[in-house]
Amino acid sequence: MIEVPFHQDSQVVRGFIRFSRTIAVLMIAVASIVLVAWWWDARLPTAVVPGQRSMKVNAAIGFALSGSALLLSQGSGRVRSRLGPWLSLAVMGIGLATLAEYVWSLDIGIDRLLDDSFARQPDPLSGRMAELVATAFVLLGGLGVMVSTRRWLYLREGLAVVLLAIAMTGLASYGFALAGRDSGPFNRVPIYTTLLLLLATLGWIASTPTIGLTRVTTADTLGGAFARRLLLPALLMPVIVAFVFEMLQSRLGLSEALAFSFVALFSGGAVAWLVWWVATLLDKLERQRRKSLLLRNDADTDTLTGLANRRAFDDALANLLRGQREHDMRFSLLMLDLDRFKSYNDDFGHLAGDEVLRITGHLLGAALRPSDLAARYGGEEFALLLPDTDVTRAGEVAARILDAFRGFAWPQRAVTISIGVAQSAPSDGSTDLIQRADAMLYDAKHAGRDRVMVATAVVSPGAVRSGT
Ligand SMILES: Nc1nc2c(ncn2[C@@H]2O[C@H](COP(=O)(O)OP(=O)(O)OP(=O)(O)O)[C@@H](O)[C@H]2O)c(=O)[nH]1
Repeated sequence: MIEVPFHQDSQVVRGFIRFSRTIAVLMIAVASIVLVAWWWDARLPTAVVPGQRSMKVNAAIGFALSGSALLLSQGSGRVRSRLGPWLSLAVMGIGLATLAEYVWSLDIGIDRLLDDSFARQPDPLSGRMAELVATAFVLLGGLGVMVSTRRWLYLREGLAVVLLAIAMTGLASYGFALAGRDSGPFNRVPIYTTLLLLLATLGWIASTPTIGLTRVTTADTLGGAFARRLLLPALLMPVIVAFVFEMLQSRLGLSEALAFSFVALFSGGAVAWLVWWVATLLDKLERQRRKSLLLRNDADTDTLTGLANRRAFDDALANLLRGQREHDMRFSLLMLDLDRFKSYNDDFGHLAGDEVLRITGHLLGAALRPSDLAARYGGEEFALLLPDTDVTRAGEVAARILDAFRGFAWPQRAVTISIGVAQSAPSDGSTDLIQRADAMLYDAKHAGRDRVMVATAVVSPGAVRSGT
């Protein structure tokens, strides 16, 4: 079971792990085919991709070892975690030994790695890969050791980038090789070795999708969406551009200047296409964001009064209580209830009652600061949250609301409201505070309605009460 950290897209993370395993199996499979083919008949490996050089014996062994190490790095258990790094060290060893043969003209038997059957090969260097590939194997082995042991993150990312650069340059110069031209140090590197090197590097990078370079690529954020869409085309562009350039010259016989102009046009167009693609994606995501914002607003709003609904009130109260606990930020709660609303409904009808509720929404909204929250708590009961407000100030706000109700020209007959006020206390949970404000509201009703009752002390039972 893969543990997917917060903000990572679990499906993409699993996809990366699957990709990594597939690459490991592919490396082992290709390496095995090449080894069997070398053993069977020296001409076979060259026949796999006609016109191509063959993958060398030690390169095939290196890929088989690195692929096995990659598979082991994904599993758990002591043996697996111990064996993996050793296999990668062996990959490094093969690369280093080959380089040593080149540099010091040594013969440490790297050309005859398996047994004498390889001596039958017409290619005198059947076992020895090119210098560049040997260098790449040293890096690939190092990458494997660091990934398997979960060490030196930055160094291993650096190795991966160098490896990618080698493999991508190899692919880019394939166009030259195709045209039979000298492609520099890649002239002696078979295309499928380069391709496998690229995939092996990607496989190792993808094996730890939630850290390092790949973290952004697997994130469930906007950055993640961009990276997933744009990284591959951006990486492939130089390869394609080099390829197109070569094809234009060699196949269509265009002059270098003309081929260059076409390639410049082509790359400009490709960049423009990438920009357009990003813009389309941004546009789509922004539309979705606005839509979900609207839906969220709808979900938080009471349709009749336009005030916040009970759900939004509960969220806001929980936030304020957290602020109180963590930063000692006091706030006050007002519970309000229309007086004798049942008889208003009975006398003038439900629709007239609805109109009163709508007007109440306007009056409460007008009485508050932008940071305050007015909510319909249920039926004809309302709640106001006043952040950073002590009980004295909250009492003043409540008195202002009473005045606003008294002074309003109501359509049928005067409507009044009763209010209970309480201030938050450090030990409060949401029900404690609501109960204190409710108790004050109850007192206001019993004292004759159209008034405010304030809990002047914040300890609940036996609190000192005062009427306004
Ligand atoms: N028109 C209308 N009436 C509502 C709505 N929600 C609740 N009510 C009514 O509000 C009334 C509340 O009545 P009571 O709880 O008895 O309280 P009251 O008549 O206001 O009396 P006091 O609160 O003691 O002053 C009920 O008649 C409900 O039907 C609504 O959305 N629209």
